[in-house]
Parts: sequence; C-alpha cells; structure tokens
Amino acid sequence: MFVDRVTVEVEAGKGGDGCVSFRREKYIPRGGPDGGDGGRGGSIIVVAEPGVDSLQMLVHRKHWRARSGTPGGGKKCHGANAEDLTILVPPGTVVIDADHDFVLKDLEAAGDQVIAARGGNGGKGNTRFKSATNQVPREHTRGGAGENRRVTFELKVIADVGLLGKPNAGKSTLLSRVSRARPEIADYPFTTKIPNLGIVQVDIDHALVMADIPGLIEGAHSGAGLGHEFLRHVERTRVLIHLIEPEPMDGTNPIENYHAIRAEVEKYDIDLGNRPEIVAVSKAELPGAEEVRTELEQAIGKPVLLFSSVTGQGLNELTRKAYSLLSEQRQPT
Ligand SMILES: Nc1nc2c(ncn2[C@@H]2O[C@H](COP(=O)(O)OP(=O)(O)OP(=O)(O)O)[C@@H](O)[C@H]2O)c(=O)[nH]1
Ligand SMILES: [Mg+2]
Repeated sequence: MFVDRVTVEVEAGKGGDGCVSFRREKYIPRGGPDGGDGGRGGSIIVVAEPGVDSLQMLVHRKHWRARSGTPGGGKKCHGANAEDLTILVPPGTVVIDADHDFVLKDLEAAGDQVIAARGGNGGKGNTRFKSATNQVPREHTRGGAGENRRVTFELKVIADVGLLGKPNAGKSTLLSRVSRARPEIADYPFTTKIPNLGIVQVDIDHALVMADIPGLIEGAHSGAGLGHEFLRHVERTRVLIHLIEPEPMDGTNPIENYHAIRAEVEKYDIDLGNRPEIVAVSKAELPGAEEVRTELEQAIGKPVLLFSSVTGQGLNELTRKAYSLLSEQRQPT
C-alpha cells in the first residue's frame, strides 16, 4: 500500500522550572544560592530529507514526544535544554495542523523544515528577580508548557515517474512490464481510471516508483474527460515519461498528439510544463514506429526513445534514463 496521508500526534517538551535558591542565616541550600533558569523543552521539527521516499515510518509511530528541559540549579546553574526531536519526511510533504485545518508549511525542497510543536521555555530562577531593594527574592517562574497538536502529513508526490499520454498509448502495459503492478489493460481508451503504482527495480541498488496515469485528451486542462482529476495526478510526480503511440487507432497523427498533450499540460499549470520529460514512442515493433520516432525528433528538436512492451526492446534504456533524470531532481537545491 502506498501511503500519501498520515496523521500523528506531536508533543513538545515542557520547559524546566526556574530554581529558587537563597542564603538564609545558618542555612545554605545545596549547590549554593542564586537559583538559575530552567532548560528549554525539546521541540518537534519536521525536515524534508532527500532519500526519504515515503511516509511509511509515520504509520508505525503515531505519537512523537520530545523531552522536557531540566530545572535550574543553585549558583545560577542553567537547566539543560532538551534535545529537539526530528521527523524526517520526503521532499514534497505538506505539513498540516489537523485540528485547525491549516497548512503549517509545504516542505517542497530537500532541507526545508518547520517546527511542528515548539518546546516550552525554561522558567526563570530567582536570581533574575534580584533588585537593589531585594537581594534575596523568593520569586521564580515555572517552565512553560510545550505545544502539542495533531499533525497531518500529506505527500504531494505519489510517484517518482508519471506516465503521460493519450488513452491507449500503452501506459498500463509499460507499467506491468517493468514492475509487478498488474493494472488493467485493454484496447479501448480510458481503461485506467485511477493511478496504479509500481516499483521499478532499475538495477540491484536503485528503484523508483512509477505511476500509470489515466489517459489525457484535448480539453483536459478545462476538465474534459476527468482532465483535472487526471492532471492532478500528473502533478504529483517528479519526472514524466510522455508516451506516443505510433499508429493510433483513431487515425490521429502522433506528432500532433504530442503537441496536444503538451498544450494541455502547460495550460493546466506552467510549472508542470517545465517538469523533466522523457519522450518515448511505444509499440516499437509496429512497422511505422521507427519512422514516427525520427519525425518526432525532428519536430521537437530533442531525443525520442523507442520501446516495446511486447518485445522488451528499449525498456532498460527507458527506466535508466528516468532514474538519471530523477537523481538530478533529488539533488538538494
Ligand atoms: N503492439 C503493441 N501493443 C501494445 C504495446 N503496449 C501496449 N499495447 C496495446 O495497446 C493497447 C492499450 O494499452 P494500455 O496499456 O491499456 O494503454 P493505456 O495507455 O494504459 O490506455 P488508457 O488506460 O486507456 O489510457 C492494448 O491493447 C495493449 O495490448 C506494445 O508494446 N506493442
Ligand atoms: Mg491504462
């Protein structure tokens, strides 16, 4: 199961109490007079960490509690600040206050962070209350409470690589060929209604998550054919593989189809239009495929891959290319 939304409880540490310590006749408290401040309670900090690629860890740990600061001591001794607790999430995670339903922060890039719950401040020791007229104040303050709240983590990215293309382009077949996912495949358009995810083992050490996305049609950006819903899924991937069917059943022209889908994507969201894209002609064993590849390369002025999910031709090159684009994406900015 792919987790893209988890809610946990976070509880920051309480601040340590300020110390009261003073010199009385014949009595000197342990550690001496002059009570120091308490230490700060630990905060809960959420960090987008490159290399973390799921929210799975949060499913297994629903409660996060940071330690309290220690109380101050005599001789102005400051209590120890408690360590902060860090929750590591994948870049692309939105951190939401679940009780009040607002976004604390959108951790888009690697290294982005947000304090999910702030630790309580340490209390003030009695030394702080000394004045010209009162050299032995009994006053002091308690440590502050730590914040606690329910936090929802939502992963905007559902997959590393998204398969983009018109219906029937061969997206689901590709996913079933390079992963263990078993999406429905059929020779009619709109077979796929929701994204299917599969893990693609690129080589022994490297894998990526690939999403088979429902086919897009012209007008998708304004909602045609559930276009918004589908484009939202495309938006949640880091790298796109744009599949071009060489001999579409509906008699449309493959080059025009490429431009039509690009136009839909760009009209929907210009940022999405700038996402790294691999262009690949599918169904390579069909007689016209090679020629379509050459034409398409000329038309768009960049390399076009050619692969077949039936013969297996070009599949390794395709997944390796996707992985290398993805690695560039994952570099911290
Ligand atoms: N000859 C040939 N046919 C293929 C290849 N890949 C897919 N097909 C066929 O193309 C048709 C559509 O394949 P799908 O994988 O369902 O296409 P899709 O892009 O997922 O389609 P939608 O889910 O409707 O958007 C099916 O009949 C597949 O058997 C291929 O490499 N070669
Ligand atoms: Mg499909």
